Amino acid sequence: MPERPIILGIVGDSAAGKTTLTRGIAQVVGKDDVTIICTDDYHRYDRKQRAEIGISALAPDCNYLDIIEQHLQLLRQGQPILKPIYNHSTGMFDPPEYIQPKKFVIVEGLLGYKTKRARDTYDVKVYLAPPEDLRTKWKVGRDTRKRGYEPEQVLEQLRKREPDSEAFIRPQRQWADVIVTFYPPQDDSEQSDLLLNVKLVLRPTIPHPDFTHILDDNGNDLGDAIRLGLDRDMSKPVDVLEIDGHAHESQVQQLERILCKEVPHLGQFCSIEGNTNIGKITGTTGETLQSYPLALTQLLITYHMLKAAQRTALLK
Ligand SMILES: Nc1ncnc2c1ncn2[C@@H]1O[C@H](COP(=O)(O)OP(=O)(O)OP(=O)(O)O)[C@@H](O)[C@H]1O
Ligand SMILES: O=C(CO)[C@H](O)[C@H](O)COP(=O)(O)O
Repeated sequence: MPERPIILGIVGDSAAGKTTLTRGIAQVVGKDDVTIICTDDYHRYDRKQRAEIGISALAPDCNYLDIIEQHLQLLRQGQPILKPIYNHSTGMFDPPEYIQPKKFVIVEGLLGYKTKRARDTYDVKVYLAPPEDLRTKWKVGRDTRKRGYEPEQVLEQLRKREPDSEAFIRPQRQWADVIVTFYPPQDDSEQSDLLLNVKLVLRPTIPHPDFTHILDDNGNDLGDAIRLGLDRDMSKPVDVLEIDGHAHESQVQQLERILCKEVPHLGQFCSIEGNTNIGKITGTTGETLQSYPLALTQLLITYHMLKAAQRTALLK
């Protein structure tokens, strides 16, 4: 393993699924090896002050982006930081905490790719882009369940924040190596919100696994639940891998084998090895199920973290 930590960025709008994905990846890699930083902790103002000033948490001026940059650089060098803590229950700041980075650092938040100095510190950059109606559903569900808001308050907040989402959050998509979009299937069944499909946009900014093995000799996909294609994203050429929620175990295992071929260490985390924790999702009524799209997304990102660790070790 390299001497310096590997830094993964996960950026997206509020309730885009950053914490869910971050925790899933930490579970795959092993919590003892992962430090998680949420950049909400770097808000410049508490909730009352933001309301008084009339600024949203999405505005760059509402966050200490310079301290985020400084802390990212320290973490990348393996140095400790004294991190502020924003408390989502009180809307105020708790005493700061001392953080010593572990082998992998996951930095998740709203504005992680806003400045070049910050962008340059990540080994892997992920952007989460669910359709806006799904994000609204997720935000209303999460903020009413866990953050003490009424549904109308959440909807009003989303409406007020939209100009900042457009100006500051969504443009950061352009800096990502991987763009993750979970989306409901067309069938509109009751299960459709849980059995989501995923679209993974793979930019050629980092070397991705060779997924062409899932194509047959004529270049067709094997089965209809997993699809690989070429496209353009923000006018740049990209590969696109789509995995449906109803993909079969054997198709998923085929993808897992592709990932493990290059990084055998990943094998222990795969569903082929009977890992039932990967891709676990808790539904709105508390039921749990295993989502193959989420599992493969977690594995692909872990693949990139392990590859980055290999490259960094070689450079030593
Ligand atoms: N892949 C997913 N599949 C199903 N539901 C999801 C998924 N990702 C997120 N959710 C739902 O959306 C809610 C919000 O997700 P999460 O807390 O991860 O977002 P976030 O981007 O970290 O938000 P914030 O920046 O506001 O803290 C979760 O509580 C969960 O109900
Ligand atoms: O978009 C958010 C990221 O989670 C929060 O809304 C932001 O952190 C502001 O917090 P609060 O809702 O407690 O005022």
